[in-house]
Amino acid sequence: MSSERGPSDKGRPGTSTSRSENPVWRLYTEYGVARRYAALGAVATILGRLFGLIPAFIIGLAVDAIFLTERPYTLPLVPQVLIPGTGVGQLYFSIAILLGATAAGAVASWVEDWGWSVFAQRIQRNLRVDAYERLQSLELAYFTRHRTGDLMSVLNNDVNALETFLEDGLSATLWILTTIAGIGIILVGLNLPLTAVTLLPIPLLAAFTLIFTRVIAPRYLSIREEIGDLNSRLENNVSGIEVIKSEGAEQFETERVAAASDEYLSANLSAIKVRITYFPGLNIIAGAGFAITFLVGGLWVLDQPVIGLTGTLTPGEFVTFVIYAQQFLWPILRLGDVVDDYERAKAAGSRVQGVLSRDPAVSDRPDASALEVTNGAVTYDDVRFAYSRETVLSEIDFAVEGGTTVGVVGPTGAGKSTLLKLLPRLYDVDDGAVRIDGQDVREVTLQSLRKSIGYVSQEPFLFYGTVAENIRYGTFDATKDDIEEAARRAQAHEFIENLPSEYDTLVGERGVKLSGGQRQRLALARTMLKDPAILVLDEATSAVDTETEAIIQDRLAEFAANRTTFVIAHRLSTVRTADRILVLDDGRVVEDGTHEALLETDGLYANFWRVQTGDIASLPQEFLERALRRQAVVELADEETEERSE
Ligand SMILES: Nc1ncnc2c1ncn2[C@@H]1O[C@H](COP(=O)(O)OP(=O)(O)OP(=O)(O)O)[C@@H](O)[C@H]1O
Repeated sequence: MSSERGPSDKGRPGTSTSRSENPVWRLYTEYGVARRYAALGAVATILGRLFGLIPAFIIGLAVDAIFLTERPYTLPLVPQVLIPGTGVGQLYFSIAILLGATAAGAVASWVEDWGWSVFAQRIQRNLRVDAYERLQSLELAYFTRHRTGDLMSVLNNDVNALETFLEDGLSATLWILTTIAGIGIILVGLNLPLTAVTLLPIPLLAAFTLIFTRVIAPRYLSIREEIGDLNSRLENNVSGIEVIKSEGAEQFETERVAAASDEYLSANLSAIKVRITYFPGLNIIAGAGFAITFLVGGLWVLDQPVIGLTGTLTPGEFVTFVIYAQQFLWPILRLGDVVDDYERAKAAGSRVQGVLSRDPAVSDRPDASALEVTNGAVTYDDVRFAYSRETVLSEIDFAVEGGTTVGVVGPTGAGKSTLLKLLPRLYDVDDGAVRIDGQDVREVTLQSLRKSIGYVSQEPFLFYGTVAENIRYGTFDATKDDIEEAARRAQAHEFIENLPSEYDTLVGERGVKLSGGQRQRLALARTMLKDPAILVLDEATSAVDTETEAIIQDRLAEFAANRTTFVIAHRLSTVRTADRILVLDDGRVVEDGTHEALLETDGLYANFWRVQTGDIASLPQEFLERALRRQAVVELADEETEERSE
């Protein structure tokens, strides 16, 4: 877990992957499920290219055989009886072959596009689902370290960039290779010495391309990262629009979005500068190479061969050669595009691979068995925990009998929520162990553990959907009656009945149409429906008014009667009747007992009680001073966390 926590990765997903492995190739080999479509596309690409080679050959032959009568009209693999004997007949015959080759090329092109597109689209679909699945299996700490927008950018932009390369890049690569091999063989067959001249610029082109990839690779990676940053900023602002408006921070935020857009712009411009230099450079080298071939061949046809060249070169052969030579250089130029697309895909692939190759820090052990809850006894055995460097919990050592209701109180930042997040393994302890009925939570399956624990947080999240769907979330087979019953127990039925479509009312993204107290009651209903053996209520009723809380308390007492229940609360009236109250201070349990016993102890709890009953005058001075000091420490810790996530 410790390696997960370093602030060095700047909270960017995927940056931890080794850059040396080829992420595009790895993804291709791991996602070859649609390979038969790729094979279809590949065959069509090769055939299409071969059909495309026919016209130049026929044109050269026609020039020599029909117009200049320099050589006979013969075609490889075609019996001579099929070839007309007259010049005009041979002309029609040539045109028929040209049209046939064009039609066959068009069919091949259709099949090629279909094959490669289906292949790439399927990979894209599978890759996105897998990346999402892996992402959601990662521990909570990963999500607090990475910004939502950045993760969205991996799942969307980066996966799409890979799809683009797989759709166009792979077919183009094959097209290029087929063209180079096909034309290369023909050129050698036509005229070996002139082929050698045509090949002269190749090493130069290769060297130039190599330099290009070296220079552009880091630039493309930085573009992907800047997209992530920009997405994070936009996502953050749309989510926080209420605060932006209420603080009148529109101008400030516009400037921040402009700054993030500037970063993205300059990353793009930096890559564009390299790219736009590369393509003309390639053109110049290829163009110069072609000019040399044309010059050497032309002189040869004019019977002035360059030193070392012997034999004759007919005009028709020269025409065929020149057309092929030019076709030979096109794919090399197109190689530039492919290399460019590939470099982008590699940058995107390393980020997607970064997510896919990350092992969840909190996961099932190979020998994990299902949790068996008999009593619901919970034990914390000398537990220590830290989110990063600072220890948040230490020497936590207590045992709770099954069926007990335990209040957890303490000043803000004392570690109350953290303490109970260790129970369903939202985080794992650094030392010690948390046990349920004697079973270490790390040794049971996460599925069974989390099924047994109902966790209601202070700020429950509602999914976009109906009220009923939100209550049913996690207990997907619940009936309408079950849902209603749970809502009644959570004191939510009455307000739901007053909603426009009752249980079918859509609650907006994050349930914005509902008040905080209403959302809390829906979350309570969700947990009651789940009917877990152990219940954790983390300030679960803090947003409801005291009158409603009293009614919920009453229902909760009934619900909690036979199950182990932890109740975190600042409002001490919420935990007053608990069987036992743990008082946390600075990550340690400092007091432990019933409400009455703790009042008698006259310690921290008793002082909290004085504050809440308005008996402030009798508070010791030392308590007030400590509260001030604690507040400063919490604020400092919050600032540090913010700085780290920046
Ligand atoms: N995800 C996190 N990453 C890093 N630090 C965290 C994280 N969550 C909490 N902390 C820090 O851990 C400490 C304990 O936080 P915790 O939320 O457990 O306290 P709490 O007692 O529940 O506070 P409150 O009563 O204000 O809810 C605080 O210093 C807090 O800043």
